[in-house]
Amino acid sequence: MLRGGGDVAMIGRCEGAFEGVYIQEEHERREGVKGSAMSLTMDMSHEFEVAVTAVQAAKSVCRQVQRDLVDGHAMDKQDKSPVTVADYASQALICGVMGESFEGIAIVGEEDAEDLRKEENAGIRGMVVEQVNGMLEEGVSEADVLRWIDFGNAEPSEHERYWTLDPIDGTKGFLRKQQYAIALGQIFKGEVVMGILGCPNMDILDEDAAKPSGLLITAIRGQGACMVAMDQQVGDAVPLRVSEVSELKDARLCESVESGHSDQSTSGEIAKRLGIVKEPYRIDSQCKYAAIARGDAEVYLRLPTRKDYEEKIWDHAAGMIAVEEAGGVVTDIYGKKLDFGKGKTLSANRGIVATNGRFHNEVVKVVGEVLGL
Ligand SMILES: Nc1ncnc2c1ncn2[C@@H]1O[C@H](COP(=O)(O)O)[C@@H](O)[C@H]1OP(=O)(O)O
Ligand SMILES: [Mg+2]
Ligand SMILES: [Mg+2]
Ligand SMILES: [Mg+2]
Repeated sequence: MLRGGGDVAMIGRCEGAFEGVYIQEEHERREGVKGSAMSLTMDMSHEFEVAVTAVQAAKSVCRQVQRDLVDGHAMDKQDKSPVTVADYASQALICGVMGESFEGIAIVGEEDAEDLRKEENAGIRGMVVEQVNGMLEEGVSEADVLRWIDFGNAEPSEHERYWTLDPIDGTKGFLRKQQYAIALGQIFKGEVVMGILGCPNMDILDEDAAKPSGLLITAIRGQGACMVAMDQQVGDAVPLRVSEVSELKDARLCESVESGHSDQSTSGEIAKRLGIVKEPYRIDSQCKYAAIARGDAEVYLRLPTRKDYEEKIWDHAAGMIAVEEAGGVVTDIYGKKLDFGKGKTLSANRGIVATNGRFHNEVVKVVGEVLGL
């Protein structure tokens, strides 16, 4: 159904790295059960490939909207956070492609079409429909596009297995014409088992490239992670590994650009106590997890700025599995594993600490001391 789609799917797989895309229950994985008719192991190869294709299509729309960005492309949601034509179009495309391709599939996405249906938002609505249609072989109606967006409103408690989608993570970065991510993670029985993380403005080779290749990360639980340029012309997929830096004096800290999303003055104090001397790497969205997963930085801190904020599953699923499968460790600020079995938010956790795994406990300890936990 996607224009020119189909042949891009395989780029999400490192040659020889995955034996096929299988998901299984945690105990089966630990016991080394291989896919067989007797086990609960499920072959996800086709779903995975379609998901990669859908993320690639969403990337094309996001790139175009970000390049031509004007005031009329964005509005504020009821919680005052921004949303753009591209957030909606990206969710519509990914949910539309996945929903039309697989029966019984469920998606828990960030956006819904309620505001978009309002009379005062007819302008943005029209642009969303136009962007979505630009990617499709056959045109779809406004009603279809709105229905696709709302297809991403599944309830986690009603599904054993579902995808969680952030159609644009880091909308504030997107609006600054900086970094953002398209994040799609799969949750099975409360565990993240698969992740697809597109970072259209990162470059696979050169951090400051004028025309970045984009970075696409895929991760399968127990089978590793790999990365490839989102522009398919640039090289093959390669395995993803965290950095080998083993002393904090050589480490780089990664955190939000937005001080409202993570407490930067406290992270500065923590970095000092840990002996981290490099300037912090500030980057929007789950691109921070990408930075840890591919070794651009070693410590990602997300320190709560408000007592009542609960992290959303779509802000972490794909990024977390990328880091873990690249050899790193992800916990909350207490050193607790992230619990994706609690619905739309990580209500059993607070904040995030992600590292390359070499000094995770030490970082958690100092975070606790400085925050007085
Ligand atoms: N007070 C907050 N603390 C932590 N994260 C937040 C807060 N407010 C918004 N966010 C979320 O942070 C994400 C991007 O963070 P960053 O780029 O800084 O890492 C967004 O998905 C945004 O959610 P939302 O999309 O609901 O606005
Ligand atoms: Mg987000
Ligand atoms: Mg978002
Ligand atoms: Mg948002």
